[in-house]
Amino acid sequence: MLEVSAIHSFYGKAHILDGLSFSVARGEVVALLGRNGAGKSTTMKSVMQLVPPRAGSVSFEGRELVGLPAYRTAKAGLGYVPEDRRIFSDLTVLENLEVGRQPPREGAPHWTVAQLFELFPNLAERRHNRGKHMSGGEQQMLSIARTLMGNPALLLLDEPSEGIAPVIVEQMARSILTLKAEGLTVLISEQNLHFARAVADRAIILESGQKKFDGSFALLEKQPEIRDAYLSV
Ligand SMILES: Nc1ncnc2c1ncn2[C@@H]1O[C@H](COP(=O)(O)OP(=O)(O)OP(=O)(O)O)[C@@H](O)[C@H]1O
Repeated sequence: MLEVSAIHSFYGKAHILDGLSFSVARGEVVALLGRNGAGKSTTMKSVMQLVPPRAGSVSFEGRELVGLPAYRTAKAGLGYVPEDRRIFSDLTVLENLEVGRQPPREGAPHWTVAQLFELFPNLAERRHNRGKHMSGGEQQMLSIARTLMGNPALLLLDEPSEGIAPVIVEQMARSILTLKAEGLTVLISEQNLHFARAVADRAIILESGQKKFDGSFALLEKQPEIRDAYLSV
C-alpha cells in the first residue's frame, strides 16, 4: 500500500532522512521506533509531503506522492495526526468532528460520529465540551477521531501515547487494535516500546534518519543489542 524508496529529506541544509526505504502492506500496523531526533516525525512529514523529500519516491497505492502538494496526500487517502494535536480549541467535540468530515472512500473503512464515539467513549461523554476544556489524552483522541472522519485508507499517528496518562494510553491501545480489526492500515511513530509492541505487527527502528531494523517484535526480542543501541529502554 505504501512504498517508501530511498528518500532523502532536509530542513534547509540539514540532511535528516538519509536514503530511507520501507513499506507498509494493506491492513498492517507498523511502528516507527527510535530515540528523540531519530527522524520519526520527519518520516511522517515526508510521507505526507509536508517535508517533501528531495530525492527518492513515496508511492501510495501505486501513485507517486513526491511532487504533489501536501493537501493532495490527504485527498489520496492518507490521514495524519501530528504530534501537536491540532484540534480547534474553541469548537466542541462534535464541531471538531464535523470539520474533518469527508465522503466515504472506496477500500477504506467508513466512519460515522456514532462509531467514533464507540471507539472513544470519553469523547461521547464530552461531545458538547470545547477542545480547550479537555485533557491531553482526550485531545489526542479527538485529533485521531477527527482524522478518521476523513475516512483515510492509511492513518499516520505521530507519538499518540506521548504525554498522556497511563490509563488513557491503555484506552488508546485498545482503540488502535479496533482500528486494525476494522482493516485500517496504520503507521505509528513511538518512543514507548511497550505501547508499540501492544498495537503493532512490525517495528522499524530509525537512527540518524537511517533504518537500523525492520521486522517482528519477536525478532527484535531476540536481538537485545539492537534494542539497547537504538531505543531508550
Ligand atoms: N523544523 C525543523 N528544522 C530543523 N531541524 C529539525 C526540524 N524538525 C526536526 N529537526 C531535526 O531533525 C532531526 C529529526 O527530528 P524528528 O522530529 O524527525 O525526530 P523524531 O524521531 O520524531 O524525534 P522526536 O521524538 O523528538 O519527535 C532532529 O535532529 C531534529 O533536531
